[in-house]
Amino acid sequence: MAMVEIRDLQKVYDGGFEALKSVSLDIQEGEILALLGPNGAGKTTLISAVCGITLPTAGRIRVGGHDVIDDYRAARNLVGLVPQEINLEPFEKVINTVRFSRGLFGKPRDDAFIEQVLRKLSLWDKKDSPIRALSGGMKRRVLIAKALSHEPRVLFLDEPTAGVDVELRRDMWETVAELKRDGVTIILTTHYIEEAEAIADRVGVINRGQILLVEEKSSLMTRMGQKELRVDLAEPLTAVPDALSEFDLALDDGGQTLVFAYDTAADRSGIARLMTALSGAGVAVRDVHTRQNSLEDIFVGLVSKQEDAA
Ligand SMILES: Nc1ncnc2c1ncn2[C@@H]1O[C@H](COP(=O)(O)OP(=O)(O)OP(=O)(O)O)[C@@H](O)[C@H]1O
Repeated sequence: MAMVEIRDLQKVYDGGFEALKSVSLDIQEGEILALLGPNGAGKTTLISAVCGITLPTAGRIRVGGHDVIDDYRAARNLVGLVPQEINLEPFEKVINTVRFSRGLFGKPRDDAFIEQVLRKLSLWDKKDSPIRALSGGMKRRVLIAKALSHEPRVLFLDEPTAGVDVELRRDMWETVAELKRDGVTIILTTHYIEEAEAIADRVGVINRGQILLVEEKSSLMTRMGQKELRVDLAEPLTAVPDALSEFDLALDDGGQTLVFAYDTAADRSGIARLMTALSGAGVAVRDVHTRQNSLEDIFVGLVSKQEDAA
């Protein structure tokens, strides 16, 4: 059973805006899923629906097998949410803020657990500081501590590193990796492709309220490992010559360019053999250049394809 099950989720806001269009997604226990999407894609709406903050227009969501509407309390108890906005009480001490969050979930006071959470987030020596005395990065950590205070099994992080400096971003990634080691299921939204590359097990791309792709990061990385050699021809071709059929070739630019896809991880790319074969087949070459696919290309390509179709 998936830890989070989202089926045909639709959200139409008052005023008629359709922020989610039939989203279905399964999130497995213990995985880190990064949801990548531009501004306004529907990421926060999706998270809010799972956390029971936004009421879906249609569809069904289960967390740990509990329906988020019919069985709200059981589902909500399993979920921790780190919101995008910093919404902390400035004069409250760090430790009280975190204790209070635990209490809101009806959990008995457990100072040993709160200490463990604060230590994990390097907040223990700040436990008696008022929130307003903390740096922005530390405040974000307090948001995570609050979200973890009631021992959730699933943690949603809504753009955890927006506006955070590079060093702190790396710290945050390490924290997320540690939570995963503790068995917490993590869903984070981000604009940063490098963030998805750094920590996710799976990457989902969302745009205009639709999931365009969900794929293991490792298979995306394999695709990213694909490079293209583009061979500009002296004379255009109408078809790839039979003599070159052993190569993975396609024609582009109206037959003016031969595109050869090869794997950067392979021992031999086949480029030298291709060049020999081209000359053997009497195909004259004007220029060659290479192009690397990145996660960014895949992302931009998917999003722009959808924009074109709209
Ligand atoms: N309460 C609301 N009423 C009407 N429209 C809303 C409401 N909340 C969000 N929207 C719209 O729904 C769309 C999706 O918003 P959402 O906040 O889910 O996107 P997002 O992917 O989280 O974006 P960002 O990366 O900018 O946070 C946006 O066009 C937004 O303007």
